[in-house]
Amino acid sequence: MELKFTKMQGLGNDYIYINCFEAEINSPEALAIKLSDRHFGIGGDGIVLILPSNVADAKMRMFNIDGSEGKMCGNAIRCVAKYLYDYNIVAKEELTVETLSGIKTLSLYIENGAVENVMVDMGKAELLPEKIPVLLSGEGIIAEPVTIGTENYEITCVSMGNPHCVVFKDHIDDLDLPKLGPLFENSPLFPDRINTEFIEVVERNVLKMRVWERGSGETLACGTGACASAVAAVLNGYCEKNVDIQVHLLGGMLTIRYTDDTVWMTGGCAKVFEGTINI
Ligand SMILES: N[C@H](CCC[C@H](N)C(=O)O)C(=O)O
Repeated sequence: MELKFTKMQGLGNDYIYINCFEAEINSPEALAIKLSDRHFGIGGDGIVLILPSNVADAKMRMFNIDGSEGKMCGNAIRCVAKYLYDYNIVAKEELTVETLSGIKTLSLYIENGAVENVMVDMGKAELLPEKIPVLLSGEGIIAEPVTIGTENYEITCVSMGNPHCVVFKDHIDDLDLPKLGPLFENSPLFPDRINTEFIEVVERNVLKMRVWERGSGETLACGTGACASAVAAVLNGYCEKNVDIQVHLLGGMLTIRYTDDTVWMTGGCAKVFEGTINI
């Protein structure tokens, strides 16, 4: 079967997008593993299905490189908005996308008839341990000392619909993420596994971030991770609420604003190429 796809990226967090208004995908988990392979497939951090919705302008499902389904994806949802507008599926500059973490509202910034930047209402940050989930007790996990592998860390846990563990450290460029990442991802503390962000505080309201993603490994950027990290930085006193926080990732910069009502994320999105593949 010949399958049409569009390769898109948000800050280098690249996914293979499939228009399921047209195509039906029966086993997305296996397809994610096959298409994400950077040598034998198209190559990407996973796949994203764009589907019709009864409650929003469209529905999004995202699958990691290992085939596991993520409940929310910040970089991808901006690309989904771009896809819907640029391919004239939804001709609106404010649209809604249904995800496994609820319906998100997005505002599009259009240049020369195409979407360049998108602001997303990412919803409330969840801090209750049982809602992350993380097997620690308390009202919230903030700078909690734990042992991962053989090392001691202070972790702050936040859910943006998907689970995040944030660690503040200096010199994050020197971290051996291929070694550290899986220790966090597969720690018994996290029953659903975990996305882990390592954050260097550059100055007040300016963060530098690396991320080891559940199911995909180190990526160049993680939108939900940047939101979780900005929330964690406010909770730890490094950043302020209700102001723009700059999060610098390997693939570029996201602007995050943490308010009492929600977390706002603004960033870029781009189409790389489109094509067809026999599956
Ligand atoms: N890259 C995505 C997050 C993927 C999360 C996924 N790894 C999971 O939760 O399983 C982002 O931009 O938010």
